[in-house]
Amino acid sequence: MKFMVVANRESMGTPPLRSVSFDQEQLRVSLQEASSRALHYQRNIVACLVKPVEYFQPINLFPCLQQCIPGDCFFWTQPSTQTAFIGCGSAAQIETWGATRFTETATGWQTLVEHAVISGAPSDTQVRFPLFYGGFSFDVLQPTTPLWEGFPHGLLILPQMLFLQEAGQTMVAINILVGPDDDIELHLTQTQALLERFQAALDSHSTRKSMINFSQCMAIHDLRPANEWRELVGNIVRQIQAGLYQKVVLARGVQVTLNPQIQASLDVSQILTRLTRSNPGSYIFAIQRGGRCFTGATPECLVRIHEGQLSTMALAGTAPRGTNELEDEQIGAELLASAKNQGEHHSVVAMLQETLLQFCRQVRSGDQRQLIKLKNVQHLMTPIMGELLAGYSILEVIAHLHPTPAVGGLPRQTSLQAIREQEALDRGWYASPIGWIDAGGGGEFAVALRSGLIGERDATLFAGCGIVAASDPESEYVESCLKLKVMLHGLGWEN
Ligand SMILES: C=C(O[C@H]1C=CC=C(C(=O)O)[C@@H]1O)C(=O)O
Repeated sequence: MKFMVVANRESMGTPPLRSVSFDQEQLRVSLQEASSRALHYQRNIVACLVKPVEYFQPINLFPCLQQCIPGDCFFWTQPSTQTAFIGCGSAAQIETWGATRFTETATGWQTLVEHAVISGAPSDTQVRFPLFYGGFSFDVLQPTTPLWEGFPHGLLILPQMLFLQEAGQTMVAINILVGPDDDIELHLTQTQALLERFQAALDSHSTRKSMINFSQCMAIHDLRPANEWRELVGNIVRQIQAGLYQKVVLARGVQVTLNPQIQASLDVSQILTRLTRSNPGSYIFAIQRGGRCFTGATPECLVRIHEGQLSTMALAGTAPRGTNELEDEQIGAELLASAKNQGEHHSVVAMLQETLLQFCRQVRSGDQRQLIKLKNVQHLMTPIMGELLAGYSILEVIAHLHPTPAVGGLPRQTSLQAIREQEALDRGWYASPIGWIDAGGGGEFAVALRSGLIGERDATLFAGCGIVAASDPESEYVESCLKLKVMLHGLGWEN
């Protein structure tokens, strides 16, 4: 996959974002137009006002939005491409449950973008407003537990305020949902109040908060004892050898709790800062739903659609990083040559290629012998791309791709059944699509790996491994520990 390199604007001396204001008259005109469309169609209409803004550091902006609308924020960056979407509040949200979640989400999204009143968007911008963000759960047939309260099977949010960095442009969008009988002056006052709250947050924000090292004050325990998890891997290996399935991705969870004598609580902004520093090639994401925030640093793109071009990646097959360059290269070469890992990887490549044929012209794969090198692990990676056929949005593609054999297994249904019956873990949104979609149906969703659900004083972290006939339970356990390190480090654990 090709990444665009954009010069770092801060290092070029561009002044950072200090204030955001919208022209009241322009806002009133947009609201009036939305109101007359709402009357005409007898339904709610989105008014979206866009404005270019000064360069901002995503990580500095997020705490301001958290302060502005607590409990309802989103953060998404891919530092290597200088892409960022940071938003707060919900002008509208599409919450779905059950097997029809993707189609219902697509219908809700389509209805909201239809007849929307857009003003102020730069003519050369590559995204189409309004923009939504959200995610989906791993498995609609898995019973949900209180842990994932606030995270439905499908959720797409039209934020009240969204800052974005894309293709070298920095913008802010304000979204307002206008009903047929709404009072325009009330919308104006509320929008003004939101902007004032944001300005106050921006003025009081300090970038000099010191990072807390939590290593000595965190208790970490396995949700399922390590021995039991290794036994489970052994059982699955035997079931695979007996021909029940080809591959099953098994996950484990750990609970991290701050010791009672510690006064401080977990701070998502600090977690995101650490994740961004340590995982510049990954997608760093957070979605705050009330008191809990689902956060992570995932290397895996599920799908990106940009100007009709679709790209995805097969990511499966893992080895540790070496302690020096030579050892690292040797481990990488062994990974590339490993029949076990190649088998695990090829099942993902084949499934992605086959699925994309339904949506794309000219499905092509890049070099199959690529390694992605991350902080603690290296993976086999194959980029896959195609030209999206007309009439499809990213939501239809996700509906068919998720779960890929990199997070579910093969065959899909029997491996999912094995996970449901044997894993004994509420995966919630772990290993599921998370990302954004624009009004044209383009956007980007990642697979929410290397992630965890962060509360005020505790966190539940997740990691999984692809199990095949040749898997060794101890090696898989060690691999899962390396994957968990991403979030443990994000939490401030420095061991
Ligand atoms: C399921 C996870 O990783 C997947 C992605 C890359 C490599 C994987 C592996 O080698 O097992 C997994 O398929 C996880 O990180 O929780």
